[in-house]
Amino acid sequence: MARPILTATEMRRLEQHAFEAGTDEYALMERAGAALAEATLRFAGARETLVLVGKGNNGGDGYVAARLLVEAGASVRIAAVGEPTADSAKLAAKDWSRPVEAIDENTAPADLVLDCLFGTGLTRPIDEDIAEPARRLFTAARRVVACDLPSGIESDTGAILTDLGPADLTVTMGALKPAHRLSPAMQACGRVASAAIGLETQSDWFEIAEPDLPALDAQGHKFDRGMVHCLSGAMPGAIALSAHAAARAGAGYVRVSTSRMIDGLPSSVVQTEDAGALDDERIGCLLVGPGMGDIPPLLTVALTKTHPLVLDADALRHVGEPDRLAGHDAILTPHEGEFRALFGDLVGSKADRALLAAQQTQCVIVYKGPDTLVAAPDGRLGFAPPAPAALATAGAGDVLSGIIAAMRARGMEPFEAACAGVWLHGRAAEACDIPFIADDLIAALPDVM
Ligand SMILES: NC(=O)C1=CN([C@@H]2O[C@H](COP(=O)(O)OP(=O)(O)OC[C@H]3O[C@@H](n4cnc5c(N)ncnc54)[C@H](OP(=O)(O)O)[C@@H]3O)[C@@H](O)[C@H]2O)[C@@H](O)CC1
Ligand SMILES: Nc1ncnc2c1ncn2[C@@H]1O[C@H](COP(=O)(O)OP(=O)(O)O)[C@@H](O)[C@H]1O
Ligand SMILES: [K+]
Repeated sequence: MARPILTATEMRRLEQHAFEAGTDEYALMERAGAALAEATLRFAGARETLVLVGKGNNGGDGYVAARLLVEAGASVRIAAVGEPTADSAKLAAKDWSRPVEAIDENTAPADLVLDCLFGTGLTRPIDEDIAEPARRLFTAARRVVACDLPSGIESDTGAILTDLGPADLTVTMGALKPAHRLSPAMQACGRVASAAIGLETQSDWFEIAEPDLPALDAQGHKFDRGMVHCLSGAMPGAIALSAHAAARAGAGYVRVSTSRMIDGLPSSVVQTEDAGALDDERIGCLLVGPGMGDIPPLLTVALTKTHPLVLDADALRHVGEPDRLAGHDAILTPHEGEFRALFGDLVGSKADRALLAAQQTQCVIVYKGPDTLVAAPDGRLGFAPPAPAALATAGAGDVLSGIIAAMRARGMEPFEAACAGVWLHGRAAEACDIPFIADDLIAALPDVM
């Protein structure tokens, strides 16, 4: 099941709906605090704990969790930014009968810090009179567990407004937030555990989950299983990686247009000099860009065809105006540099920019990076689950575009094909020993499909 991802505004709207439908405000916080305590106990056991609480509902969750951790046998202290201001948090604080310390240079460290300073309500950097002691307490702790988000992180953008240090575990309330899956915040979250707190979460934004791949037709032939056609350019090694990956990702027939034999390709990948091959109606996906180099006519030729397209790498740098893609059934797979070359400096978070680019081109955009996003023109947005940083290796992108081309040729619709490709690529990386090279990803594909 794909986990939904909600903005801070959507979370508040959802919470409001629940209240209007009769959910008691404090009951919701009780559920959040209980989920936080339970996840903390499972992660770190009942140990010496310092709960840092802010004035809002994130702090409220902390008061509830602190009480339940005491009941579970942990030795717990609370240090607070100040008196709670949110209504439910005031009730939660009332239920805490022990002393509350201040957060300052005298606050004693503890084995486990429960970070309940700020969650989705953070709107600006944290003042240094709180940030400085909090940083010291994070560093001194053996484990840091964050409530909803590590404090200092902007929920919608994944920006780190104030760096307090990373959490080992983040317990997210109700739904994932964009920051759990956007850099640089995602790297500060540690493990992310979802706590269901009884809110009905649905969204067009979600974490990409294991795909349902098209079933094999027992009576089918190779062309039923998808034909990928690749255009070779100045550096054939790159398209060789894509073509090989497409074949391993289950395309029934993979062909490369090339004017000279490419070494190292499996013999099963057909190499052809025949320009007419591009008009083959059986082509399920045409892939151009990896290793294309400075040969713009390759893109021009691709854009004269009506086949579904995957445009990657150099092809993206030669598009020029995004309007040129209008009317094409295309998946674009830019990394940050290619994205900026094609779309300029769009404003907003990476999520906003990905969706703007998809709307502008009416194409599916795979906006790569440590936090890969898949955006559809209709507003769907898939966030990749974390993948090994070792993926930042030459040719890994070529492998990805090949896998996506195979999924498209196998009949998946563009957004689903792109999400499936991103998921398989990440899992293939996880299946490899580190350090790996792009070729190893291809070899690992059968293990994850
Ligand atoms: N919504 C839901 O469905 C559920 C939410 N739940 C929990 O509530 C959390 C959100 O709570 P929240 O809205 O009260 O905000 P929170 O993060 O505690 O911040 C508190 C206040 O701090 C202020 N402030 C902001 N930045 C600041 C700064 N740098 N330095 C100083 N002050 C700053 C700002 O007020 P301001 O000063 O801007 O008026 C803000 O309102 C959420 O993360 C989750 O844990 C769950 O319990 C149940 C389901
Ligand atoms: N730090 C990182 N953590 C996880 N994945 C990464 C990281 N950096 C890059 N990637 C992934 O590795 C691949 C690199 O693709 P790309 O930049 O096109 O490289 P190349 O052109 O060498 O093939 C993309 O799928 C990207 O999402
Ligand atoms: K927090």
